[in-house]
Amino acid sequence: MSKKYTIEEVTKHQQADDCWIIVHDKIYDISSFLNEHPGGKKVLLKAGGTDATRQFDAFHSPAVLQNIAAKYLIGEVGVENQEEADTDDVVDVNPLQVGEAYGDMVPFGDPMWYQDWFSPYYNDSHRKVRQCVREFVEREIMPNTHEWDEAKQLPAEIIEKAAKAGIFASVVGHVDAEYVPYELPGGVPIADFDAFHHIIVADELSRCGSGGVTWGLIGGLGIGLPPILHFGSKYLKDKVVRDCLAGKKSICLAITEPSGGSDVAGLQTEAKDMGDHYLVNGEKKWITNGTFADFFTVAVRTGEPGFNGISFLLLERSMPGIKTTQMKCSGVWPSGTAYITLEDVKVPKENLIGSENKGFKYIMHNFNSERMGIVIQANRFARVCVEESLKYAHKRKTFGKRLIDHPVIRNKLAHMIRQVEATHAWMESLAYQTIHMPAEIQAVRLGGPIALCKAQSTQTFEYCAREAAQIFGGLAYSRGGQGEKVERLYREVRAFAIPGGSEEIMLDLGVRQSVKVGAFMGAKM
Ligand code: HEM
Repeated sequence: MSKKYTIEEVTKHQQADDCWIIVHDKIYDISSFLNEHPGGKKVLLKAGGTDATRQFDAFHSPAVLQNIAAKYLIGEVGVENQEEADTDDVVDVNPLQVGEAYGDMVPFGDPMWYQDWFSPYYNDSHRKVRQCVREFVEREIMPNTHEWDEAKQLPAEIIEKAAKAGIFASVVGHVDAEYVPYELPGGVPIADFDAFHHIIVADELSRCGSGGVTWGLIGGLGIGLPPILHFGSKYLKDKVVRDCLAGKKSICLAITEPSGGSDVAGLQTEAKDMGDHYLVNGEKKWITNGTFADFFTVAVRTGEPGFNGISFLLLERSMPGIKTTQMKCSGVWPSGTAYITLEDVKVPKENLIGSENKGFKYIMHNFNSERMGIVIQANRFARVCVEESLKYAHKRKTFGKRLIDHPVIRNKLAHMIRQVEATHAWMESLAYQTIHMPAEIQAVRLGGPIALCKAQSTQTFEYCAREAAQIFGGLAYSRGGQGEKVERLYREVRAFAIPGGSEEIMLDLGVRQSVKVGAFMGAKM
């Protein structure tokens, strides 16, 4: 138990060589920090000996308490040896509460089912996963996100920790139990892990407000491993799956090329059949995790031009002729976005994933889950913008009123909220279909709506990042500090709106595909 001091005791420490402050009932001896304080020495001295919670909250993000102030913590406000009040018999009944509430209850800061609303989609096993991943993110990721983003890379330990927390095995779809190295979050058996557990993991991870961190952890894995899981030989699975899920190796998906992104059928990287091996030549661009990946799931041309001449090969970093260079992008910095050159890379025939010239089918198979992953992340990022804005609007005052008391700010928040909640509800409905609809017709029936929902989520994200940046003003124009998440997310919008099918392609495909399905179902149009 930490040492307790009365408020009177604290007031005695307000000199430059002996300066204490109270923040949220904790007492900090900041004498040795005065000269280092980025906000200046004088403001601290002025607050010396007092409860500075209000001023502290006005100028800092909560991470400052955890990351910097913790070193100066000496105790808490209270009276030594006083018995703790016995609160057991005080039953705090909130007459508005209808169900279990989870999280800090900032309105719309979490999905409605967290905030005690009823939902048909979730049960106790989902709640366990939520608790596990939330604790992991708050303990291991949140305090470091800004530092990792600035460093443009993740430390090796977090990869290992995420794997041990079962996060990697929970974001790649179905995996045979023999390849799963660690228990899944919440101890949920692999056979019971459904689309809603998956949503929770990706959504909770995204609370860190950094696409660079989520992609640095699961960006390559979530799209690079599934082609092997679904179509790879036992040889390839044995080589790759367990090590990637254990965080010992990493994998990425390399489809996009300098000359074309969403136009997959036009890809040019060539794999020439040399009898016992393929000879691969070409370039890949904007490859998430490509900078540090050990394995590359690469789309190559093995046959005729167009859709029917594409195959997937597994390339390994140890193969001569592979060069990766980290690209300078506007966002998602720690995710190691790479430009990759493949020059006369000899790839053994057993590294062919599935069958020759069936690659386009495999790419399509991947797309729906990749797009759902983007929807989950983009919408949580939009929600982070809502949450941050709501919190900030309660502390920042302009023209004598808090931002939240200005109708123009409430109007901004309202438009952000309605889009986030609509997107979330659509995303959940789509996830429910993936559980119940026969797998073989999902690509056709869900392809259109998922494409539209992807565009919906990234436009929501873009809208919310913009509005949050306006609410935060100058704080969202500088990196770090209170506007840290908003500034970063604003830079990261394009990383979600362009890959996995650009908004333009998604909107067009969504309508075309849905019209085709409608016609097939006998729609009278
Ligand atoms: C343990 C106590 C404190 C610590 C560890 C601390 C740390 C920091 C840090 C790291 C920054 C840079 C901005 C950021 O990262 O958020 C900062 C800025 C600042 N701090 Fe503190 N601080 C403390 C207490 C206070 C108090 C009590 C006040 C006011 C009475 C204050 C006023 C400011 C101001 C005005 C800025 C500049 C904000 C800006 O750039 O917009 N700080 N502080």
